[in-house]
Amino acid sequence: MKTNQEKVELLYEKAKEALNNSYSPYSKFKVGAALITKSGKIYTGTNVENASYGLSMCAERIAIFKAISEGEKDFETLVVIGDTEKPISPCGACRQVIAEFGVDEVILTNLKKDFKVMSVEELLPYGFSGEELDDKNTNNR
Ligand SMILES: O=c1ccn([C@H]2C[C@H](O)[C@@H](CO)O2)c(=O)[nH]1
Ligand SMILES: [Zn+2]
Repeated sequence: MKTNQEKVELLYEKAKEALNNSYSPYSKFKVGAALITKSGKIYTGTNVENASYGLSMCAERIAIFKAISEGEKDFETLVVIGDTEKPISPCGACRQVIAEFGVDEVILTNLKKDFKVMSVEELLPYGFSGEELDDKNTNNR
């Protein structure tokens, strides 16, 4: 059984490996993410850009979409790393996607190993959720 610190260190290394795979020739801004499920599986993501800039996809959403595609939906910890002065700050779109599935903690970091641990509620206060939709449609999820 891993200690919490060992788990975070492993996720940090996986997220950094993903950052090194970043396809970001336009922004030159590399991001990596590593998501661990409650069952202990790890899914990584990096940002993938496109010549048509708006088609680019963030590291966080790729990690989450990979996990969902593999049938996982119970998430424990998401680590996000950027080559940033302070721990990276996920974009609004990623915050919304993170909130959709939930995760116990989001750990934001950088190559210098500054850490900021946040809850989904702290990342996206008063966010929009599917509960609002349930009022209009009883069988939409
Ligand atoms: O948390 C973040 C912030 C930005 N990006 C990507 C999107 C784009 O490729 C580049 C610059 O915005 O960084 C991420 O992947 N995650
Ligand atoms: Zn994003």
